Amino acid sequence: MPLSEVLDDVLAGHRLTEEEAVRLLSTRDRGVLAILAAADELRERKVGDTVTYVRNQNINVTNLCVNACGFCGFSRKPGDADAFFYDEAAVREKARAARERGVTEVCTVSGLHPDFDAGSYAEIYSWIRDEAPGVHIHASNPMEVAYAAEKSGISTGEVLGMMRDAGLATLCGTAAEILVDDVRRVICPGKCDTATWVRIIKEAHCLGIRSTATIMYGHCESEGDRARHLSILRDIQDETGGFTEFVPLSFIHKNTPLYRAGQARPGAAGREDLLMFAVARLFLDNFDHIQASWVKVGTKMAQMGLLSGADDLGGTLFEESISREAGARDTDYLDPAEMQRIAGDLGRTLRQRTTTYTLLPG
Ligand SMILES: C[S@@+](CC[C@H](N)C(=O)[O-])C[C@H]1O[C@@H](n2cnc3c(N)ncnc32)[C@H](O)[C@@H]1O
Ligand SMILES: Nc1c(NC[C@H](O)[C@H](O)[C@H](O)CO)[nH]c(=O)[nH]c1=O
Ligand SMILES: N[C@@H](Cc1ccc(O)cc1)C(=O)O
Ligand code: SF4
Repeated sequence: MPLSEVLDDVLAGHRLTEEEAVRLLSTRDRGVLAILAAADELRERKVGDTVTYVRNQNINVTNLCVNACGFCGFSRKPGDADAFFYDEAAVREKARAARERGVTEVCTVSGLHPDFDAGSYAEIYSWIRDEAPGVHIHASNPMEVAYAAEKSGISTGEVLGMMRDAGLATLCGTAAEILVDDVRRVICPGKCDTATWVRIIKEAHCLGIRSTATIMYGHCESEGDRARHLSILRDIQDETGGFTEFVPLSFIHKNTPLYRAGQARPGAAGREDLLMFAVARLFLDNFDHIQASWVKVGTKMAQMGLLSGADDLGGTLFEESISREAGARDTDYLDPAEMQRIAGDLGRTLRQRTTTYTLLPG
């Protein structure tokens, strides 16, 4: 079938198959531009011309980690000179700073600290809730939940309940990476497998804890792996409706063991970044929001993402460090005035949102 027919079909409401997604993701000629245009049209029909962002701050409590994922430039081992761990006073101080900055969301994920258990995560959330009451705590992910459950000898459902009681409002959809076990064995052999990730995300959604959905791409996965991953996310969303948005995380390669060992490509090409936004918009027909994360692709590509199916720029990200440690530049904080320039240049309107996409006045 010619590409134009596939795109006409999808615009007419036909659900793309996984094979069709592979074909779209593999396009290299000017067909790419037709795919981006179709995704842009669908974005306009579905969510209009508003571009959103969230005012948020990260509190990454420690980079000490029992794992050593090949794609990660952030984690450290005990004794490393630049290992860090924020104690209660430091976490409280950062939460106060977040409040003073007027954020609506604190995002906290960390290394899997050797001494953490379920209670450690609950304590951290309660400190943040104390110091920044009313600020939405967007934290952890299925890997941290699995780790906490294992360390405390309790079920992942119980961990989620404890986290929620301590202040967790939504779960991060990270640790998804690529939801194909053959790829996970190469890039993150110590992480939970695909089935466990899916089980914990569904558990969270069933408890009323919504989450983001992510993919980390541009290392050693194939187009088929990316399409499989999108298909798993679409199936979960059909079942639970619990995903708030899809956030493609383009692999930052420079300071990572995987790249240095020659086992990963030097990140995605620009074509692949834009096709990821576009194919996500076309394939994930049950998601409203697709995020162009400026910290992963840079502000110029993020703007092009907004012309390729994306409708959200992500967070202001005070105190970003995970991408910086992997080798990205200018990762700490993007001023909404700059986001306004990016959106305004496309004739679109920038609006501040909450974590769950309620638009705020102004
Ligand atoms: C650094 S981890 C922290 C939480 C927890 N330790 C874990 O691994 O789930 C958070 C997420 O950041 C993303 N990430 C880490 N390193 C990255 C890199 N070099 N490029 C792009 N994304 C990365 C991955 O998707 C990862 O799941
Ligand atoms: N915290 C990081 C994020 N978060 C994604 C958004 O900023 C936001 O938390 C989400 O949309 C929920 O509202 N993305 C990154 O690329 N890097 C981070 O450190
Ligand atoms: N805030 C992200 C989590 C995240 C954390 C660190 C990153 O480098 C990227 C993403 C989410 O909503 O799921
Ligand atoms: S990605 Fe998470 S689990 Fe893996 S090494 Fe980095 S901090 Fe640890």
